[in-house]
Amino acid sequence: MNQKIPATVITGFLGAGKTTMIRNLLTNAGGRKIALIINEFGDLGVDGDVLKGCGAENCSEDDIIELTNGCICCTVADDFIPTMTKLLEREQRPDHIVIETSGLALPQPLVAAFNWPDIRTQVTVDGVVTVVDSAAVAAGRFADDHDAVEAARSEDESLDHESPIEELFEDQLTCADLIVLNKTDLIDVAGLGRVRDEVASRTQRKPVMIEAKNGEVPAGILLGLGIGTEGDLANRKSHHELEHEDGTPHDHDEFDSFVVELGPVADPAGFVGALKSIISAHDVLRLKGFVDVAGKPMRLQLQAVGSRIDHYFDRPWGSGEARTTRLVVIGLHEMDQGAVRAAIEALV
Ligand SMILES: Nc1nc2c(ncn2[C@@H]2O[C@H](COP(=O)(O)OP(=O)(O)OP(=O)(O)O)[C@@H](O)[C@H]2O)c(=O)[nH]1
Repeated sequence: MNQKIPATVITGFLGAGKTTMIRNLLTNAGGRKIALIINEFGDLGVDGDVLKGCGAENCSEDDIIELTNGCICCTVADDFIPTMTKLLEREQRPDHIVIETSGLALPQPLVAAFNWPDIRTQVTVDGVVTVVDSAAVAAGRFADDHDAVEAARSEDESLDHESPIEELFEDQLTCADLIVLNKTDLIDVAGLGRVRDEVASRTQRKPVMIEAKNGEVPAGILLGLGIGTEGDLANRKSHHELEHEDGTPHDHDEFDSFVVELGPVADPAGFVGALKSIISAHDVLRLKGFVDVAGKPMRLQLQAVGSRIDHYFDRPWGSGEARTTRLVVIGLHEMDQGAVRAAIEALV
């Protein structure tokens, strides 16, 4: 019988550094042929674009498959399984499969899919790697005010959840075989110690934790964990699975995303500064995309995680490519979409 192909699931909250880590992995994968399955929340395909642009020989554009019909955990049957089946039918099978979940995905249903009959005989989960934004943990982003949550629940009995961000953060940690504490460049040693403690306190399991900056983790550490995670799901139940043992499907109603499309931006520094204020004022969780800077041959890539914004010219606009500014905005459901959109549109 053929050996099973190992598949690594990379999860972690919005903006933790999953795509950055995978990009780094592709450049140091030591000749392994890697197939990538990428899933994003928000229909703009930024991650796929970033990864296809890295030109790694061991992972061509054909080997990068984007799943864009919502979070991978909700589309397992309709999207993930057929994609996997097609991938396994290819003449040239990959040595390793890497799956990047959306920042809002629960890894558990995805890992469970590896127990489906057609998949189980051919692929196994090498390990689940959860990437953590250490700076965001240090800033208390995942530690919600429990009193406030309790007060909201007592006013509205239909609220059966803790804070959705906190819950998801814990679910992603609970499923981990390896936790990467990323963005260590943004905090000091004492802060990192507190982040370790905080992360450890959020899961009953004791997965290995390593530290990284810019997702720089050697391929030899990320790949080849050899866990077979699909056989150990009983120890990794999500909040939703624990609360709804009858199998009620979960959803992502607590989060929303939309795309803003704009004309050329004349003053990129001013644009970024103003975006920062909008993000803070409306508690936008994640904003990313590409900007058409007037008069520049290069495309500006923009990545905001909370109000931290990175931006750089990543590549020239293609000759047949329409120059446009497109940004995907992700926030909690209660974010005032109309106000955020209007504020961004008013910037050009
Ligand atoms: N300072 C710093 N920035 C980082 C580090 N790792 C990633 N980033 C930046 O954080 C931003 C988000 O990184 P991504 O790799 O796109 O994060 P992601 O987890 O793939 O994000 P989603 O797909 O939206 O969930 C980018 O601007 C990265 O350059 C790090 O270690 N330090």
